[in-house]
Amino acid sequence: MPVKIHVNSPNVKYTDTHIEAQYSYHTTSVHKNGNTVTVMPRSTEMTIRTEKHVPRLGVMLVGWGGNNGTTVTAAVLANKMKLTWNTKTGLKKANYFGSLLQASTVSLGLGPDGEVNVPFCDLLPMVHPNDIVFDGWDISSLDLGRAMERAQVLDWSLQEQLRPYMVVMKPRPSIYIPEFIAANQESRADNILSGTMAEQVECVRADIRDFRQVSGVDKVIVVWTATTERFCDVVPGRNDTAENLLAAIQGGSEVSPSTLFAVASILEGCAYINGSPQNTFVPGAIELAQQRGVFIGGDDFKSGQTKIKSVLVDFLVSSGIKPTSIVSYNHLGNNDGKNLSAPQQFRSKEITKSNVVDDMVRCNSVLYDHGEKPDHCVVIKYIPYVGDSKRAMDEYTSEIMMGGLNTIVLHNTCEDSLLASPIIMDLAILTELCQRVSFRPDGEDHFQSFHSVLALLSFLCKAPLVPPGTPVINAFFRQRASIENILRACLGLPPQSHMLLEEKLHRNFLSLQHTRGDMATSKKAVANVNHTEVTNGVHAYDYDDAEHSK
Ligand SMILES: NC(=O)c1ccc[n+]([C@@H]2O[C@H](COP(=O)([O-])OP(=O)(O)OC[C@H]3O[C@@H](n4cnc5c(N)ncnc54)[C@H](O)[C@@H]3O)[C@@H](O)[C@H]2O)c1
Ligand SMILES: O=P([O-])([O-])O[C@@H]1[C@@H](O)[C@H](O)[C@@H](O)[C@H](O)[C@@H]1O
Repeated sequence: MPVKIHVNSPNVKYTDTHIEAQYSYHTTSVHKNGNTVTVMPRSTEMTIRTEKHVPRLGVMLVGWGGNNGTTVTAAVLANKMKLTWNTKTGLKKANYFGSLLQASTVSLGLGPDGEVNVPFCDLLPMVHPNDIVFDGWDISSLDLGRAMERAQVLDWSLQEQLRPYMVVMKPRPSIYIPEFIAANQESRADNILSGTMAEQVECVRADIRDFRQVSGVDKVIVVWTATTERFCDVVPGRNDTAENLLAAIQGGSEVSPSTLFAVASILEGCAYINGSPQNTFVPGAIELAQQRGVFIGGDDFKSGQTKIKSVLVDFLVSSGIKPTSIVSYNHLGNNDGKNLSAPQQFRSKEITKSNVVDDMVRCNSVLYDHGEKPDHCVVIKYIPYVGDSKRAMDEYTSEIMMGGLNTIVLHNTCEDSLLASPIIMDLAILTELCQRVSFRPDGEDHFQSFHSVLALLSFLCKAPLVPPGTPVINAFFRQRASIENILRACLGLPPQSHMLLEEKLHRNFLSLQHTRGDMATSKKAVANVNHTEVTNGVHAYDYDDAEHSK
């Protein structure tokens, strides 16, 4: 049962169409002069507006017939139908474990009975995954029922229940350029578009319009979960600007399928997310997205070994322990692993799996000299027998005090596609939410949206795509806190600081007021703190019929 949250504050207004928050954005600007650092607190007053209407969302997957595509489609169907199935370890029921939005919670603050935590997805009106309508493309013609069987991810007894619904889902023919993926993928390619590059882009655009029209969805978001491509060269005059990229497509120059899909999506006004490691977003694609005001995001779903790395290295470095050697090995036997057995495709993945520690290392000049990094090695092997059940083995060696060494060894076995599927959902749902949020700093006449390069998606990607010239943050909890605090800001709530000062002083200046139930006094004592009224743990308000605060 979703929790209905109502923020009782003079700074938050609920209209029929929007949640409108007057927000004080506090940050600091820092200036270094030799060994002296000057820090200036800064505060920007702004209005943050969130459209309340949740649209019917269509998600078109490139690579729909793959392990991830079939699994995320199956998972949503299973949840929607509340399916259960028998296994040797007992009855299982559909869930969304692994989804930040559906299966993790955030703290709203302290109430009379202690801390109140709510599901992330209840913070703001957002699409429920059960309501997502899927479609997509694949170079393999297999229907989703047979593709799910080929993927060998889900229990057979569940597949049997889902098959009637999935065999009617048929991937649309796709753009196939063999040079970009491993030669071992050719045997799958029996469902490909013909014609010039420009004609194929037009076919993809027509597919998007057709899906929107036939399905009746209000919005379409396109997600690339197709095979990892090799990197492509950024060539001045070809893909360095939007104009040159569009001309290159007309002229049939080298443009990767993933970039062609990006261009088609952007031209149709659809957000485009790259779940693979290749450099889909060449400068021309980024410029085109900015020109058209369309969100793009990526790269490479952050699902397992790299996600753990972004936590473990953050823990080590933040604890003053110095990682000096990181070795990440994994083997798997699915088609992704088969494609990654080719050197150029592996290189794409090696890059995104290796850069994840850079920001954390760079932040600590006590442990690391300028430019110093831990040894870092990534190995991926293709072992067909294990299928989608990826085996990851990691060794982290770190220096501790007085010449000591600390070595952490991890072994992780999991179905890779069951880690990636909730990431795909979260990426689409968070992107759709961001399309409904706008900001107007005081003094500006017009509201503005997020930058077209949706850096907020960093938490879900190995190699976060960020607006040109802005920092890449990989540290897990910083990324997560960024999402949480921006969604809190949309509700006019201050960032979650975890200070709990009211719990750390001799006299608790807040809870005393709560105990006496004297909201008026507590308002005087803690002016401008927003109050969320909680009745028996369930909030008494609906977004729609909430009383309009003054
Ligand atoms: N845990 C994970 O599974 C995980 C994590 C991070 C990234 N990824 C990335 O996600 C992608 C998909 O992973 P997967 O396990 O589903 O792989 P997969 O090989 O099972 O699925 C990819 C699908 O894309 C199709 N395809 C290839 N080229 C295409 C094209 N040009 N147009 C349309 N379809 C095309 C293939 O036929 C295949 O069905 C890979 O790039 C992988 O590296 C996966
Ligand atoms: O997300 P993560 O576990 O670090 O990385 C994974 C790799 O270890 C795996 O070999 C590959 O097949 C997946 O696509 C994914 O990229």
